[in-house]
Amino acid sequence: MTQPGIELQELIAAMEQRRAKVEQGGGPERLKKQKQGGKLTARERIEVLLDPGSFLEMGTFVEHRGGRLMQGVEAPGEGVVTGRGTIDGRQVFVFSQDFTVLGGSLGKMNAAKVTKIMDLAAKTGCPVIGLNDSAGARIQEGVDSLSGYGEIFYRNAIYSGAIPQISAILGPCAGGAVYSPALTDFILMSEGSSYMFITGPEVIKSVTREDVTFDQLGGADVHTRKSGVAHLEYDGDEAVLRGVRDLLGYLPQNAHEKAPALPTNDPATRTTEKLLEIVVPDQRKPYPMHDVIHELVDDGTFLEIQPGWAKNIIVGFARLNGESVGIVANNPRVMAGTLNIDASDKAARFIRTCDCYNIPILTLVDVTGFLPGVAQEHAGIIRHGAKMLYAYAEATVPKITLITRKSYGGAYLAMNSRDMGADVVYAWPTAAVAVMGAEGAANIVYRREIQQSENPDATRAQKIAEYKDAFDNPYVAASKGYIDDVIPMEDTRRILIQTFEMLRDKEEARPYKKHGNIPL
Ligand SMILES: CC(=O)SCCNC(=O)CCNC(=O)[C@H](O)C(C)(C)COP(=O)(O)OP(=O)(O)OC[C@H]1O[C@@H](n2cnc3c(N)ncnc32)[C@H](O)[C@@H]1OP(=O)(O)O
Repeated sequence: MTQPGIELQELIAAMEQRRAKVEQGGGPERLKKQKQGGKLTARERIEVLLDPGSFLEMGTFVEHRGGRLMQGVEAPGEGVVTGRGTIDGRQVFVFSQDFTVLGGSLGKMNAAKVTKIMDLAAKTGCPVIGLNDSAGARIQEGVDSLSGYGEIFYRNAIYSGAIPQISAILGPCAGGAVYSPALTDFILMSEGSSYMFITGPEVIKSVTREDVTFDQLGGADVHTRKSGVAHLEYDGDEAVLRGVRDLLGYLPQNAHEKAPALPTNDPATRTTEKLLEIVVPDQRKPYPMHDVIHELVDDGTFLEIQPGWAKNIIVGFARLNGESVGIVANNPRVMAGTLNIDASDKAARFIRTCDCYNIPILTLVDVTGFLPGVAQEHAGIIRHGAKMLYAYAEATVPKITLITRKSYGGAYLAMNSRDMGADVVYAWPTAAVAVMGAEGAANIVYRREIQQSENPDATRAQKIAEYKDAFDNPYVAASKGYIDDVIPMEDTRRILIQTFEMLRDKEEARPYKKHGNIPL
C-alpha cells in the first residue's frame, strides 16, 4: 500500500530531477568549455541581465520532435532558455540560446519556445531580448529548422516598431540565423567572442579563394566599424548585458508608451557657458560636437549608437530634464561633417527608431552638404540621402532643430529644416544658412564679373565678402521665419527643455496609407 505523502514527494522529486537535468544543459564538460575565455552560460547570462529573482521560465520541459536523424538524441531545454523577467522593474521577455546543447542549434521546437515568448511580449506590450549563441539551423531537422527561423523572422518583422527588440550576439551567429538580429532594433556584440556572417570562411575560400578568419569576416570590430550591421561593441558578456539594460532605459515598453523619465539633479535652468569655448565661429575650423552634446544633456550622459561607423554623423540617446531624447548631430571633425551614404543610412534608421518609440528628436546642424564624388553618386547617394529626408518628414515625434554653425544646400533640408517638419528651429549667433559656402557661391554667381575684372583675385575676394555679409549669418533665414529664434548659447539647455515641454503632447496626423514607401 502506497502512502499518499510519499507518492507526492516522489512526484516532486521526479520534477526536480527533470528540472535539474534541463538546467544542466549540455552537461558539465560542455558547460566548462563554454566558460573558457570568460563567456557565461545561457542561464548565467539571464541572471546578469535581469533584476535578481525576477526570471520566470517558460517551456522548461519542451523536447525536440526532430524526426529520424534526431532519434535517441537528447537536447535538454531544446537548446534555448526562455521566459520573462524585469529590468529596472519593467517586464521584458528573453531567450538565451544554449550553445552547450547541440551547439544551440535551432530546431522546430527550439523556435517554438522563442516564438511563444515573442507572442507573449507582443500581447503584453513588452520588449524582447535575444541572447544569441548558436550554430544556426539544426542540420538534422532539415526544412523544419528553416521553418523555425521563418516563424521567428516573421515575428521580428511584424512586431518591429510595436515592441522594442534587442539582440545581443555572444557567440556564433551564422548563415540565415543572422537575419533575426538584423530584423531587430539594436544589435550589441561582444568583442573577440562573437561573430555574424552569411557564409563562413571555408565557403568563402572555396568560392572566392579569399582567406579570412571568423573575426576578420564578421567580428564585433567589423560590424561596428565597417559594415554598420551592429550598433554597439563591448568587452565580454557581462558588459554586453549591462549595455542592454542601459539601452532599454531610454526606450518605452511599446509603441503606445513614452520612455520612462529619470529624476536628475542636473538643473533644467543650468547655463551652458562651456559652449562658448567649444564652438569656434570660424566656419573652417572643426570643434568637438560630442562636447556640445555632453554640455547640453543631463549629467553629460550620452549613449552613442554606432559610434564607430559613419562617424561624420553622431546619433544616440540622452536625457533632458529626465526625459529621453534622441540626438542626431553632424560631426565637423570627420569629413567636415558632410553627409555620405553611410551617414544617411545611419541617421535615417535612428530617426525612424526614435519615431517608432515616441522619443523626441533633437537635431544639431553643422553641415556643408552631401559629400561630392563619383563613388558616392554611383553608389546611390541620391537614394540613400533621400532616406533622411523621408525619415524626418515621416516622424511625428517632437522635433527641434538647432543650427550650431553652417547649414548649406540639400543637407540643410536633410538635417530637418522647418519645411521638412521641424516643430521649432533655433540657431546660435554662429550659424550661417545658405545654398552653399561663400567661396563656391561667389565663383558661380559672379564668374563673369570675376573673369572680366582687371584684378580677378581682388574682385573674387570682394564678392565673397559681399556674399558672406548677405548670407553667412542666421538672420536672413530668421527674418523669413525659417528660424524661430537666434538664441544665446549659454541658455540653450533651458530653452531646449522648455521647448520639448511645450511639444510634449504634440499630435500630428498623416493621410491614410498601408505604409509609406521609403527609398531603400
Ligand atoms: C539558416 C542557417 O542557420 S544556415 C547555417 C547552418 N549552420 C552552420 O553551417 C554552422 C555549422 N556549425 C559550425 O560551423 C560550428 O559548429 C561552429 C563554427 C558554429 C562552432 O564550432 P565549435 O565551437 O568548434 O563547436 P562544434 O563544431 O564542436 O559544435 C558544438 C556542438 O554543436 C553541434 N552542432 C554544430 N552545428 C550544428 C548544427 N548546425 N546543427 C546541429 N548540431 C550542430 C556539434 O555537432 C557539436 O555537438 P557535440 O557537442 O555533441 O559535439
